[in-house]
Amino acid sequence: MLKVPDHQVAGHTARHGKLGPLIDDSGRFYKPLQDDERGSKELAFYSSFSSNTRIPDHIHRFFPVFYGTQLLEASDGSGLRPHLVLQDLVSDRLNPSIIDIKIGSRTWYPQASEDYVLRCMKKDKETTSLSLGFRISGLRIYGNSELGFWKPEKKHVQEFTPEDVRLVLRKFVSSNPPIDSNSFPDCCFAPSVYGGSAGILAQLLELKAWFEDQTIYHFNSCSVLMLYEKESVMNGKNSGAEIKLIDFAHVVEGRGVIDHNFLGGLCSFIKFVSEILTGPDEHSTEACSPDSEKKCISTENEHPHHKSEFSDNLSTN
Ligand SMILES: O=P(O)(O)O[C@@H]1[C@@H](OP(=O)(O)O)[C@H](OP(=O)(O)O)[C@H](O)[C@H](OP(=O)(O)O)[C@H]1OP(=O)(O)O
Ligand SMILES: Nc1ncnc2c1ncn2[C@@H]1O[C@H](COP(=O)(O)OP(=O)(O)O)[C@@H](O)[C@H]1O
Repeated sequence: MLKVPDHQVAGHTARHGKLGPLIDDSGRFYKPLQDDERGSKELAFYSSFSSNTRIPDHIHRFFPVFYGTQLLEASDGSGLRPHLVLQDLVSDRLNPSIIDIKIGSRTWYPQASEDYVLRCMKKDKETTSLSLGFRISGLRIYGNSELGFWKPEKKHVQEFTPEDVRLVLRKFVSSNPPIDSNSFPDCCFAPSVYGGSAGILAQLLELKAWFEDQTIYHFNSCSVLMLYEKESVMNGKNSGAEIKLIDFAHVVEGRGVIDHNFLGGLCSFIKFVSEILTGPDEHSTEACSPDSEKKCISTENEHPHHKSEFSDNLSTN
């Protein structure tokens, strides 16, 4: 049975009779091929990438597994349409917190249409893309079982300033309620999510090392999807922290040239994550003992005014 993924945080959605991705119970994510060249470009990328022997194995793991294409009833009711069949990156997660980070100070590229370039330039200027080299495209951060997720509206996300971005990246790994503007995010979970030999920072650095070298593709307008499970960390289990690259509708050939745009944005994002791990005002050990982590989370329930700003999987985007 195909359904709309309630874990989706950005991009085109299949709600309200629109064309968007679908999932099933077998762990597959079906992304419809758009009519214009975006669909064919993304398919060409996945076909090329999955069979390219020049891509090291340890780099393949940063991409969703590609299972080919399948004709499916499109979510907008327009009938049968080819869909990319991809690994659903969150199918084995219970309540994952997710952020979609679009990398690059420019999302346009010389080969694109004039209209597309103009639209991209406007968005890049109005968001943090130009100033930081990346922007947050969408997110959902888990509060607790009662509050569900904090999932700010698309419009709000598009208005994020660099300071908002810094704050959201802290909230992502904090035990206090993500919506609470009075308490500074404690970053309790930063060491186990961002840090460590297998954490987000280590993964980003591994990806960066490949981008310092690879000249096969230019990843225009691609995103890093960053996810982990807060409940697992709280229960002393592995955080399941992971980064994956997604959205390849605008990938072009690198033709022997380093992808400076992606690399620059990635470095900037890495700096933000590193600063949370090493910043002087971060997680004090006392505030982040296992007991206080649980206490922080449960006190969310004592503030009913927070509740309305949470959405338990309800997407209005
Ligand atoms: O239509 P919109 O305004 O939602 O724009 C989409 C973008 O949403 P945004 O406004 O940047 O958050 C959307 O960005 P996200 O994936 O949401 O980051 C894409 O850029 C999409 O274009 P394409 O499919 O990559 O060519 C964009 O779609 P198109 O407008 O290019 O169809
Ligand atoms: N393979 C996947 N598994 C799980 N979620 C995905 C996957 N690919 C994309 N998503 C979700 O869908 C959103 C939009 O994906 P994207 O490929 O950027 O679509 P669009 O081309 O419409 O922008 C992402 O922000 C993410 O939440």
